[in-house]
Amino acid sequence: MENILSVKSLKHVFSKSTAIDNMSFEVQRGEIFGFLGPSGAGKTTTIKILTGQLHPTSGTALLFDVPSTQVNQPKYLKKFGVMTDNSGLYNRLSVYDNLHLYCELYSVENKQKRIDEVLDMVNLMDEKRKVVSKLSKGMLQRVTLARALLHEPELLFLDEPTGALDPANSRHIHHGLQELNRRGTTIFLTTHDMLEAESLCHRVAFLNKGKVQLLDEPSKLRRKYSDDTLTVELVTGEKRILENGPKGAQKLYEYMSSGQVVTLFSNEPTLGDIFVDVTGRSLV
Ligand SMILES: Nc1ncnc2c1ncn2[C@@H]1O[C@H](COP(=O)(O)OP(=O)(O)OP(=O)(O)O)[C@@H](O)[C@H]1O
Repeated sequence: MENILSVKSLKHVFSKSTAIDNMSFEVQRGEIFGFLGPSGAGKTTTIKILTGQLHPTSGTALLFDVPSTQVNQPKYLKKFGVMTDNSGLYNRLSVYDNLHLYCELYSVENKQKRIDEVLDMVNLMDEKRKVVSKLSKGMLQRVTLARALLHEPELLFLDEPTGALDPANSRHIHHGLQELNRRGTTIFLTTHDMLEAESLCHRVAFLNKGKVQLLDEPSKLRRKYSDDTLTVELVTGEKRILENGPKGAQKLYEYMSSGQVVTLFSNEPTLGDIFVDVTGRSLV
């Protein structure tokens, strides 16, 4: 599998505090990669380094085999998109005019068609002619996302893409991102929303105090940290924990053959549980 992004021994120090500490990981072309960590873990600093907005103190990050310190050159800018909370939108212009300006900057073809496509994807068609200064925080976040998508980048960086959104809009954006990914865009997203990570990401990295502490597929992590038990809820309202083995199977057979089982579920931990287990910290 080809790596689109490769980070080696990356470190960043702000005056005296270390924000990124000896970080190494790779992102494969075509995946949705989740970068999970609590506030202050170093997520935004990492995105800033990867997109050339900040130079690391030491170590390297390569995007498309190019050092991150050089990706701000025009020939590379078209290959990736970034959505962070510093929106950089023109407040006095409409949503459409902002996106149109960006299309010109990035030489996007069929501008009107493309603008409509991205507005549909972020559920903002009705706000197309609205002035940006009159948008809500969630709408602003969606315009910023639309702008990052306009030029159909190969690699998309999203810093908490649904942080300010209600559940319906989050779902809409998730579907849009999955569709974009199916069409070939690699997505690197930061979040502290575990459910978002579980539903969207092919692999997740747990970030704590500037270090990557764990990296794998969500389902593999859940299995690895599972205690291998099942819970059975009985008609009496009681819950019984059963081991995954002959004794558990015998018990389950007894409960089921006498019609006592209401529901049965696995006791796999959530990504949030695993994060607490590994780092001793909660994600929020
Ligand atoms: N410009 C800066 N100057 C000094 N310290 C900074 C600066 N930017 C970030 N930091 C520090 O670096 C560390 C990592 O911050 P960063 O913004 O990368 O975290 P984060 O994981 O994105 O947090 P959040 O989820 O709250 O956005 C924090 O301790 C933060 O205080």
